[in-house]
Amino acid sequence: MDPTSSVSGDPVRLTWCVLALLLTQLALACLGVDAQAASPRWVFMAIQVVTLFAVFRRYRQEPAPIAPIWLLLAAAVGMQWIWAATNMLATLIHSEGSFLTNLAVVFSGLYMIPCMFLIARSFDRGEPAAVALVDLALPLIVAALLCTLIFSAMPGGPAATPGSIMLIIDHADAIDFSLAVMAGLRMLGTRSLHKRFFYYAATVFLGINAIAATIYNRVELHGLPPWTGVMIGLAYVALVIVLARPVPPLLRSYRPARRMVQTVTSFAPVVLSLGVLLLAVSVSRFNYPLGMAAAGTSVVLYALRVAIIQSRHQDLQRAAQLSNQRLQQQVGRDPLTGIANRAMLIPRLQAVYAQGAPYGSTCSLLMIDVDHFKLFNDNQGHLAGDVCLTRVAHVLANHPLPPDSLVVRFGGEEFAIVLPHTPPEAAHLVAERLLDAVERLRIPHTHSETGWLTVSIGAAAQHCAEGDPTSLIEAADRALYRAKSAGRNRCEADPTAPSTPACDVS
Ligand SMILES: Nc1nc2c(ncn2[C@@H]2O[C@H](COP(=O)(O)OP(=O)(O)OP(=O)(O)O)[C@@H](O)[C@H]2O)c(=O)[nH]1
Repeated sequence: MDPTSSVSGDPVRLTWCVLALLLTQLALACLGVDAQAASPRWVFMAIQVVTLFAVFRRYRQEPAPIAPIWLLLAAAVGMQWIWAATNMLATLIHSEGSFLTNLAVVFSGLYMIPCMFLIARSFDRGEPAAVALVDLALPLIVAALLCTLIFSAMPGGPAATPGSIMLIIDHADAIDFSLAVMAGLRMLGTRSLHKRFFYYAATVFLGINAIAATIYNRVELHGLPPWTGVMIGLAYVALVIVLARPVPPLLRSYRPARRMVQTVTSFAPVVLSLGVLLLAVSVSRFNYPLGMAAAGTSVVLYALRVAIIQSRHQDLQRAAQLSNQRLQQQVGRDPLTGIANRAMLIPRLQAVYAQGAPYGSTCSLLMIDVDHFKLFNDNQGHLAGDVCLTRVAHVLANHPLPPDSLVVRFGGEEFAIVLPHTPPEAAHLVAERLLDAVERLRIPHTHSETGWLTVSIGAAAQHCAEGDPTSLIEAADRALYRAKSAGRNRCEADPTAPSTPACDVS
């Protein structure tokens, strides 16, 4: 579903439902019904169920890669519902201060696990699974530390003093506000509109929840007045309303810079590790070994996360370098024969001229053309023609040539060979051997005078100091034309070359 689309039907009905429940709570508060009595608690639990339903509904409508993060929000609401239900059970069976109440306290801390997880994770495809495990371990440590703190402050615990209870409430509030702020930052640092909408909903929920919890926790110390029942339902009502409404235009038009996205995504796990560290220091006041163990673990986990991501980065960098190299090789390669293509010819000639000029050296160029190749194709088919060109290319490329020579497929059935530091006489000898090598391939060709496939070669040479690649190619091309006209299967040299020996081998 497009989060920007207007909303009707179910979500609107859910909004009316949750508002009606909130009004019921308000009415109960006006009637002076204690917030800890069963009726306001039933209504609160009903609000939570409607909220769960609305979040699940969104989960089912979101596209596959985004949908699972809604489950984390559903898990947070679900944990809160279990907390409320456990409290309710304790009220119904009159066992306040017992195991059930303690269990409720545990659930009130556990809701932070999915919240922290959804804030710390980048949810990028391709992120290593080990990073997800580390990101899950940190919220688990936070929950364990918080529960330890809460149990320490319970009657009979090592920290059951009013000062310690306030300290624990301060910690819980700090965590709640950090979650809301981090959700807000994730919203500002997310490019995907679907994810941005998710973090917007999470910010509204966690923000109002943090404010309500701060007031609730402090008021609870003096007994809960009826209006607190209305207050703790507000975050849920707000979440249902957010889900029922289209995305605010500002959120839709906002698009964070890439740097902002990177900063927020890499900043979130740092905050989480720092949170664990601070909480561990607090716990160490009541339980030194546990606090120190948690602090050490958080540092190790963070280091592990950095190490995993760094090694992944190096892998990606290596892969990118390799594919870049491969791409560069492919750009200069002829796909049929695998030898260099025409684009490599002029740059190589320029390089040879630049290197050879100070030494007064000569560069030769051979232009090679397969004889009567059209007739070959017509007789034996285009595929056989491809195989033939590949074999000729192979022979040329594997023939012993002067160092730094380059064999290129010039186009069609035409090849060129750059022979650096090679005077025309030496180029002529090379050409002779190549004529012979191609004929020795013994590729049958009915229209050839010898009965085998042959090539014609035009040779040209230039002093590197006066070299001009284009004119060298043109000169070799003219020589090739003369070799063709003279009967094929021969080498003709450019007469304007520094030295022009006759080189007919036919
Ligand atoms: N199989 C195959 N044929 C090709 C390829 N590129 C060009 N050709 C063919 O090469 C032939 C070249 O024909 P022409 O330019 O007339 O030259 P030719 O028949 O060799 O005649 P001469 O050069 O005068 O000996 C054409 O039929 C092209 O279709 C290729 O990649 N594969």
